[in-house]
Amino acid sequence: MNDRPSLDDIRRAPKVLLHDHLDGGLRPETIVDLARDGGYGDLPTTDPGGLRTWFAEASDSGSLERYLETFSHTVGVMQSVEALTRVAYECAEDLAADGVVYAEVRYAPEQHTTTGLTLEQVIEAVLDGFERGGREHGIRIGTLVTAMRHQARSMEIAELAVRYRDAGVVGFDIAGAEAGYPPTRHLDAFEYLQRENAHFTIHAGEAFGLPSIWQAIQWCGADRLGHGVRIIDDITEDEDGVPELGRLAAYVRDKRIPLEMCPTSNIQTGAAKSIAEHPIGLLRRLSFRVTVNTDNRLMSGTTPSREFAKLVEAFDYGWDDLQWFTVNAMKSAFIGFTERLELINGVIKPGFVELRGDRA
Ligand SMILES: O=c1[nH]cnc2c1ncn2[C@H]1C[C@H](O)[C@@H](CO)O1
Ligand SMILES: [Zn+2]
Repeated sequence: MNDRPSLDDIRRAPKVLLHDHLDGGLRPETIVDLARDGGYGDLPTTDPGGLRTWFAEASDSGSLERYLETFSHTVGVMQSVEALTRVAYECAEDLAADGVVYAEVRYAPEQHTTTGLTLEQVIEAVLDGFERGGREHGIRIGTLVTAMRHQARSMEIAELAVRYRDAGVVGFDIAGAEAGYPPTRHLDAFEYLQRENAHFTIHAGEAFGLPSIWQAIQWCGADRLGHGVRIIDDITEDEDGVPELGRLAAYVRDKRIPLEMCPTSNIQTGAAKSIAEHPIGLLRRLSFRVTVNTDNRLMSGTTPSREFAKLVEAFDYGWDDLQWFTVNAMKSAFIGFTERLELINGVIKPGFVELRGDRA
């Protein structure tokens, strides 16, 4: 009875999101409002519909560097406590409306201080929005604080991740252009976090290949990989077409290191050619700890449900697959074991049972 889940069905399924950027998920209407209120005059258009199209098209360049340039406009309007709280609140509302029950949402506090906010004010404003949005719309959101890999503030941001760990910050990340900025550039921050028993993920294996993944895991001790798609470069086929894992790929699979895959984003930045050719198909067949994510809902014109729907179409996935991805994500979250288990057994599994019952 594994009939093909439709987009509507998928929206009703309980979902878990581990890789979503706060500054990549604004509503176009909100960008226009905030630009007007904050005196930001550089938007390419002030028509919300036109802005939605502009972001989708400008992000479709095939280059991560060009993709990242579009963030100047979202970051540009997120420079006050009110703006940050509103964006975080709406993020919670939008994810809950799409059926997400648990999300980890990330952003780089250091990018939101251009008009004088302190890093603490930025973090507290976002936590405030997530807390209220989460409470009112029935979704649990954990924050990941990101340091930009081309900057030199990772230690400072890592210290804040630890300071705010009991207030809703559940982990740390580095993001930004990957080529030329290896993870080991921030080794001191990662070593500090490990000593503090804190969690972190690293964007690796997106615009740069295996050396980046290897450093992220074996030098820096990443708990998860942001994207990690290029792990495919360490998998070959023998003469009978049977996949053979190199040592790094085998390590990632054996240690159950979660891969935060973001199919649509990968096509826009050139990390994958198409959904049908996306490495997620093979990695799922080989039972890597794969999870499905949005990266930037605005830039990619996507939602968690749409990412799943595209995979259903490309790989003929059924409910078993969608539940498997979802449980994988929940197991890989940075909140404590008991809470993860409660969400798996109390929310995710019953939610899928109910959906399948409705369709039987
Ligand atoms: O997919 C990505 N790779 C690397 N960096 C990214 C990606 N998506 C967003 N970012 C950057 C741009 C944002 O301003 C920053 C913090 O969310 O993270
Ligand atoms: Zn990302």
